[in-house]
Amino acid sequence: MGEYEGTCGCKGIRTCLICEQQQHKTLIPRNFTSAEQVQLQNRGQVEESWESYCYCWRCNTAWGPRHTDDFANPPITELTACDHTGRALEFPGVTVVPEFVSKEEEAELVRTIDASPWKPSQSGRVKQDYGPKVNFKRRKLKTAGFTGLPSFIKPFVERMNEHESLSDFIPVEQCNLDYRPERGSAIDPHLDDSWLWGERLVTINLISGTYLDMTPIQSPGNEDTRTTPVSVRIPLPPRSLLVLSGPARHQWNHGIRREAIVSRRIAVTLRELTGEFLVGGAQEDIGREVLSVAKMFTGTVVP
Ligand SMILES: O=C(O)CCC(=O)C(=O)O
Ligand SMILES: [Fe+2]
Repeated sequence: MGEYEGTCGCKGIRTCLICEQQQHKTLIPRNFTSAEQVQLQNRGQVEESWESYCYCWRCNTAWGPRHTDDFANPPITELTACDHTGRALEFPGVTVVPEFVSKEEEAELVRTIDASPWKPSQSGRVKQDYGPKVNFKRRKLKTAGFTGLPSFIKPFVERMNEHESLSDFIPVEQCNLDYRPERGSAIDPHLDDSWLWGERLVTINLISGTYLDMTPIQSPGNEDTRTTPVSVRIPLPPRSLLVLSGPARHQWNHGIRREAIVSRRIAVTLRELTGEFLVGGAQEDIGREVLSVAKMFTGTVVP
C-alpha cells in the first residue's frame, strides 16, 4: 500500500505533476491573484524576490539574508548548517527536537503507516486521517466514525509529554501526509485553523528532510512594512519533531515548496483542542467526547 497510484486530489488553482502532465493543467499568464502567485512560486516559475533567513534550532534565531540557492538542495540530514552569520531575526514559537525517533523506530513507523490506505490530497500529497469529522466553514464537529488515534502513535505521544512544553499536550487528531518529488508534492503557505485546533501543532518528520517556509501573514494590524518581504526557512531533518506555537503558529504562514521535496517524506502532524472544547469552554461536552475517543488509541484511518 506504500505506493499510491491513482488520480490526484487537486482542486481549483492547486496542481501537481500528475494533473499538469495528464491534463496539461497550467496557469495562463495574466494578472495573478496572490493565491496563484503562491502556486507559481511553489513550482519555481516566478523568481523569488524574498529575503530568506535560515532558522537555527540551537539559538531559536533566524540568520540571513541568505541567497535562495543556499536552500536549493536538501536533503537536510543534520542540523549543523547554521553558521550564525548575517543579521539575526528573532523568531519565537518554534521548537525542533532532533532525533526524536530513532532510525529503527522510523523504519517501523513507516512500515505501519504504509499498511493503511492512503487517500489523494491536494498539490501532489496523499494523506491518512485519524480524527473527528469537522466542517470548518459551519464550525461543526462530529465524533461519529472516529475510532481514536492509532495505537502505534501512543509511545510517541508519551515521549512528547516528557518535554516540559508538551507535558499537557493531548492530541485528538493525527494527519499523515506523504510527499514525493515524482508527484511534485508541496503545500501552499497557510495557517492551520485556530477555532478547533489548539496552540501547539506538533509534527514528526520521517524519511527525508525538507525546509518549512515561513512567510508573514498579511492581515490588518500585521502589515509587513519592510520593503522586501521576508521568509524564514526552518530545516526539518528526518526523525525530528517540530512544534509550532505562538507567533510562528498565528502570525506566519507555513508551507513547503515543491523544490524542497527531494525524496519521499512523511509528516505525522498531531493537533490538540482549543479552550472552547476543554473544561469550562462553551463546547466542553463535545470536547470531552472527542478526548475520550482519541485517548483510547484504538483508531483506524478515517475512510
Ligand atoms: O508537512 C508538513 O510538515 C506540514 C503539514 C501542514 O502544514 C499541515 O498539515 O497543515
Ligand atoms: Fe499546516
